[in-house]
Amino acid sequence: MCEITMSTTRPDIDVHPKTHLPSSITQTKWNVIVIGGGPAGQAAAIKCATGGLSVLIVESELTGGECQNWACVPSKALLRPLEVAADAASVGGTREKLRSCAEARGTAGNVNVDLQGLFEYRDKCAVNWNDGPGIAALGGLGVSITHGFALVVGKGKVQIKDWHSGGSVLVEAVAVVVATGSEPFIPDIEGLRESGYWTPREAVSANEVPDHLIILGAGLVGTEMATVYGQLGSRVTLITRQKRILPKVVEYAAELVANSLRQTGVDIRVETHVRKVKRRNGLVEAELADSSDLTGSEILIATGRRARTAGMGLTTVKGLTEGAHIDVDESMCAVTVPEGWLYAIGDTNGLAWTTHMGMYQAVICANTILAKARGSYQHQLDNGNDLRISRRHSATATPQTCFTDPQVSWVGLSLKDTKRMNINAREVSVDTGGPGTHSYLHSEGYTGWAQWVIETGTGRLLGAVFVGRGVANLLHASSVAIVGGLTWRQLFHAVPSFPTLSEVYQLLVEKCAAMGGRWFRLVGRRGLRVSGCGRSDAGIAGVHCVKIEQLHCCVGGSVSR
Ligand SMILES: Cc1cc2nc3c(=O)[nH]c(=O)nc-3n(C[C@H](O)[C@H](O)[C@H](O)COP(=O)(O)OP(=O)(O)OC[C@H]3O[C@@H](n4cnc5c(N)ncnc54)[C@H](O)[C@@H]3O)c2cc1C
Ligand SMILES: NC(=O)c1ccc[n+]([C@@H]2O[C@H](COP(=O)([O-])OP(=O)(O)OC[C@H]3O[C@@H](n4cnc5c(N)ncnc54)[C@H](O)[C@@H]3O)[C@@H](O)[C@H]2O)c1
Repeated sequence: MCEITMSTTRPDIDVHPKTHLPSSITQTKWNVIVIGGGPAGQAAAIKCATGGLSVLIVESELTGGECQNWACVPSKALLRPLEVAADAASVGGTREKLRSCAEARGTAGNVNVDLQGLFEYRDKCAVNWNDGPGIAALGGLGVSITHGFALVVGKGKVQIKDWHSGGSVLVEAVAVVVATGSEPFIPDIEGLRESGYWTPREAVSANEVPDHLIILGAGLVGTEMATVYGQLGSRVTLITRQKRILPKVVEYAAELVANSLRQTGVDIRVETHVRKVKRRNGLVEAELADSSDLTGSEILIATGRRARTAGMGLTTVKGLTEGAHIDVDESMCAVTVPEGWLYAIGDTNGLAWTTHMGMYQAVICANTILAKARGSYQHQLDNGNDLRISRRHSATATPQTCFTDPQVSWVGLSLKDTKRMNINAREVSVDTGGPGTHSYLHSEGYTGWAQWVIETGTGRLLGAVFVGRGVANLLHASSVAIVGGLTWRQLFHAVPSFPTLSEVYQLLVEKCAAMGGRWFRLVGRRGLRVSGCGRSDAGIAGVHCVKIEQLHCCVGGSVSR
């Protein structure tokens, strides 16, 4: 059975509700069984059910999955009020008001939120860990659900174990979708298990702020939680084996986040790890690889995740391995399982590890199941014109946001990716907090940076990174441009409204124009050479000197390598 590492800090949360138990299932044969009721599982189930198929979700814990109960939703419910407070503290009027409130309360430091109010808001966003309303909504869409632990016991056969009675029920379906998500990867550290530790579950659901929180791992979980607890007044020590925090994002973006974390007092230790842990008098004593010692109130393990497939009988299916992710094809069908009846979506297939990509895969999976049920799958594949049954068209446009302060949002390819893929590309970067920008109207002292990766020759946008407060909502325009195959010249005509953070797009287009001469031999219409687009005219003097007429020439001009 899968190991449940549940919080001792929230004994009030019941992870195994006593509703919708397997014994209440009246039907044994289904069109589709979805194992896991997280965002990916639910999206697939809803699409199949609204398409006319009978669908059963088997959910081992709380419907809504990790995302709704222990990850995205509660973590963002903690981060968003902190972001609002930080914005309020950096514009006139609200800044003074916050300061006088803090003085009246007698509280010092950066903490501009009411702790109890914050935790209550987080609990409300997590629906107080009550999945009843979610189950009712699924029922309204024609999806049946049962609470139990699913084991795959043969082709189309699923055994559901009841956590409470220990009994089990066998159900069958034409298609089985594994959407069991992921669980934290816990490194083998001497004394860790005996000492006890926080996983992301405890970090996002805690009702207390530890005096000193040690965080092991500086990826997305580690940096987001360092942001939360650092801003709530904990002393935070953030430890990573790597040379820098956030190794998945470009170096300069990670540096901006690291600088900001340090400003809130976070102690970042790089190129080290914890060798030994002991709990004494309630405190955590950690010995680091460089032989230094730390004493903290809690230790959060944020060292990555792995597919949650252990203990669910996968070895009974030829081609699958327990505890490993399930490899899938472009339609989300398990590649090693013959006869195309088993699918894997979301974190379970190891492709993307985000909610939005899991839900996107879910729709592709459901479209495939529906097309097979209607007998149109082969026709759609052969025609190649129904792209909804394949993920290949988005493979190079995966977006993600790390909700630190500043936020980092990225989509598509980095320059490193393009080198690996033998694509000729260049980076274009702009400072979005400097003079000539209007980000001061968003907040005083705004710090921000943006980068595009552009294909040399065609000028097509391949990748984008935005750093700064509020950039999460800027990203999608770049995703649209990448998926649509747009060039920076075409984006010249996408005029951002004034004064908004979207003006960063204009800065990027201007910078592309300024750098154009270095990348391309620009030839105007009817073979006339376009002047004034090269670095000599604009680049050295700064991007803002590029004249609009020259930009028009660039946009209208054709390019030869
Ligand atoms: C702290 C944190 C913050 C995050 N923030 C974000 C964010 O802001 N944005 C974002 O896009 N992503 C975020 N993620 C990632 C996101 O949570 C996952 O990518 C997402 O939850 C995956 O969805 P899923 O449906 O594949 O799996 P899950 O949400 O994990 O759901 C899987 C479900 O399957 C159930 N299950 C497992 N095994 C069985 C079984 N044998 N039988 C029956 N049921 C079973 C589980 O109980 C669970 O309910 C975050 C992750 C963490 C840890
Ligand atoms: N906003 C979001 O979209 C969001 C937020 C949180 C998590 N997530 C998802 O959840 C997944 C898991 O996040 P995560 O932060 O746990 O994993 P991660 O892979 O992003 O980062 C883990 C980090 O821990 C480091 N590490 C590993 N072992 C270590 C050790 N023994 N000592 C010190 N450092 C060690 C790794 O080098 C890595 O940098 C991510 O892939 C992400 O997609 C998404």
